[in-house]
Amino acid sequence: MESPKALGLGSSLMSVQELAKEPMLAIPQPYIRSEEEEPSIPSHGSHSLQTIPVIDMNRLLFGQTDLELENLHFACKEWGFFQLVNHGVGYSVVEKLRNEIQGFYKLPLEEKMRYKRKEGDVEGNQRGYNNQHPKSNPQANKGNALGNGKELVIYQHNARIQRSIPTLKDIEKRGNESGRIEEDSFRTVSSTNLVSNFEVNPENEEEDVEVDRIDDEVDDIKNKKQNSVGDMEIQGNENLDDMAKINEEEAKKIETNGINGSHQAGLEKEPVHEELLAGKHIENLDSCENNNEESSNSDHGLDSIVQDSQSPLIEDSFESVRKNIPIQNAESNLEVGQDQEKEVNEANYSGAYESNVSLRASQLPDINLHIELNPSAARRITRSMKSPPEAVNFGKSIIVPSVRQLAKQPLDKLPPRYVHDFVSSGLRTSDDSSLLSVPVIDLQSLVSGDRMDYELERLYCACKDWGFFQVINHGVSIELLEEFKREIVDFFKLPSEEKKKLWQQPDNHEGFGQLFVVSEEQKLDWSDMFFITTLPSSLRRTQLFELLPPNLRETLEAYSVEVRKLAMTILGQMAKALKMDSEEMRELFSDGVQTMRMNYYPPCPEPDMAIGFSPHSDADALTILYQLNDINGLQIQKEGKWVPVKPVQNGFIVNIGDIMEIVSNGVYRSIEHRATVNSTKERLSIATFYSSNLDSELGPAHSLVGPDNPAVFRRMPTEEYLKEFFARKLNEVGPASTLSNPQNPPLFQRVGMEEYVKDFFSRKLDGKSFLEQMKGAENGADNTSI
Ligand SMILES: O=C(O)CCC(=O)C(=O)O
Ligand SMILES: [Fe+2]
Repeated sequence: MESPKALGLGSSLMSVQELAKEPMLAIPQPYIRSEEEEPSIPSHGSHSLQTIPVIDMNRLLFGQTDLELENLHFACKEWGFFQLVNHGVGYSVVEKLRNEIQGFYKLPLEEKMRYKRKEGDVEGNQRGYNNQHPKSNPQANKGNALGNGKELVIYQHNARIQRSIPTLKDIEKRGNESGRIEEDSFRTVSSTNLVSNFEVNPENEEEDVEVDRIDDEVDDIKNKKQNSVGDMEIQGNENLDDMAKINEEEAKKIETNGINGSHQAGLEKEPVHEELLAGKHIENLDSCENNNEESSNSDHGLDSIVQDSQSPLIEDSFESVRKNIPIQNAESNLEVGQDQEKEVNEANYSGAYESNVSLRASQLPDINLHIELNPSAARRITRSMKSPPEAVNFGKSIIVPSVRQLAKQPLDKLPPRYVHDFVSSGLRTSDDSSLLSVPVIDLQSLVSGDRMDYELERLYCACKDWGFFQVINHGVSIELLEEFKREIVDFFKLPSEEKKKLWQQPDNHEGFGQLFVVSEEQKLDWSDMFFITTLPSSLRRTQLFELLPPNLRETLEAYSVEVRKLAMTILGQMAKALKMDSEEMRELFSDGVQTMRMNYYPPCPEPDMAIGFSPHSDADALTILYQLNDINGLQIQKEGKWVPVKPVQNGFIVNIGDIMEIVSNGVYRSIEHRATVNSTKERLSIATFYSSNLDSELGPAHSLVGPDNPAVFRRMPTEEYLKEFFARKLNEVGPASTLSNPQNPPLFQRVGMEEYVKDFFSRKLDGKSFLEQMKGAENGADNTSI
């Protein structure tokens, strides 16, 4: 094989493009990475159902702002990556740029050599990236060796990016209006850098001066204790260094089709070689903000930039965004670079949301948008997302044998531990209950179209009168559901040896087994289940996750994300129906705890004497149940009867849990339900439980109580409450007298979320007894009267 030198490239600069043209049996040594260099991020194989969240800028700005903001928050926190659609960056601009760059790479070698970096200019085997800090390479990033035509393209591209900056500022504004995001939370950092192998003119003294000036500015800003950009000063040197580090890292890692674009606020229209430089960021941020202020007549502070724009190409798509017209090209953008490898650049999201979030528009593979949070916003958000460093142990359950294994044996009679006393437990099924059926809510009609009000009213009634409904047109992909179904069916079929590894541990109830088993004498349910905490990811028991079959783990994660999204949408609609402040609802659930319980009910020799799942109400706010096969089993309490729920195809069964009954101040009902078993058929279901944030205060929504509301509920700081909580025996009902308000007794106490969940799991399942205990019973109303 010819050496790079033989290819006429010199030792300091190897054209991989040329190298790859040569026949070779092995990769040349310099390109082989040592084991230590290998990324530590585990790969889950080629098959993946997980998709990076997609944020719709159009929705964010004009449509379902709250919902999309929520998605944005989630994407930043849980993924550190997301894709942006309807972003307003014109497809034609990017397409043209892409063509130009591709053309540039196709130039004959001799012509490319004109742009070759001179030996010694760059240390090591850097391949001509321009992102180096000028301190380490003052010669870099100066000038532009491209012809005029190319300059024009870059210029347009750059201007295009500038124009999306106020749009991002607008996101911040919207977030700020709703109290979600602090002003100046986002700093958009933009620059368009060619990362091609072209050289600049080192003789150009003026350019040197410019670089030095920028360099001095950085030093200046670093030294300043007070600077003009408010929160930025808190970040100080650390931030500037970080930014430089991140950009350097990025330059090394991201090798796209020739462009590495980052995004900086207010970037002046300098062509091509804008340095990714912290000082410049700050300077330009100011100018962007000024621009926004000046254009007070503009909807989004865009006009000044629009006027500056000299490119008609820019106008089309952006106007679409401004006028809330979907961009025609947005879909076709999806095709561009879709199969480009996404490189998870840890530098970009180390401390994601704490310091730096990278938004990669994968549809536009050449553009990275970097959004930075200012430090105070980052701290606030980090605080609000603060979760314990380790998974919280919500509880334990006495370990019991597998019912599936038991059911495999030839059994004429039910083993005594599974025989329930139906008379005293009230488990007997009522005769005629099939005339009633659970309402079906069409989510699509609920969120758009002209039936929204009607559907909202139906939702309200379903939550209030039934506490249960089924949801169709929910937006969760049927393929995902099918895949998940297959994997869960296989999961319960795993050999016992494999299952043992995933069985509950004496100190924790996650895994295979049963929940709520608190004594050896207690009757058991005729079912196996697998219980797992899925969100927030900081609460996961990683050792359990790692033991899951890889395909299942991936699908589970994808499903978890989808169901969370669905839960947030439903919660938002519930808030609307309740006339509750939707922001309060969002605050309460933004970082909600999600757990899943996969239920397996084997055929039972004496189904009338057993129960698959004892009557209970769910402790969470919202349960989303996916029934895997068409066997009836779920029954709910309605008007003194057990009403069977027949699942609609591809729908979810949703029910109100105790938390939502509390939050809604008793308006929405957490209904007792149970699962019966079948003599010949197995039944499977997956319940996903969504609860409020672990560090939230649990109690009736503030926005639902007030002077005009006769049933006023008092407020209680968690800490104060917890003192009272621990000062009494668990089974005692009601808050201490000092905490009750004789005029307006609260129905429910406020309690720390973590304690609530732990307490829930520490007892035997017994209908709604736990919710009863949450009532402020001192002067409290009877739950049945709600
Ligand atoms: O399997 C079912 O239908 C009911 C499951 C259930 O109620 C639960 O997991 O909380
Ligand atoms: Fe349940």
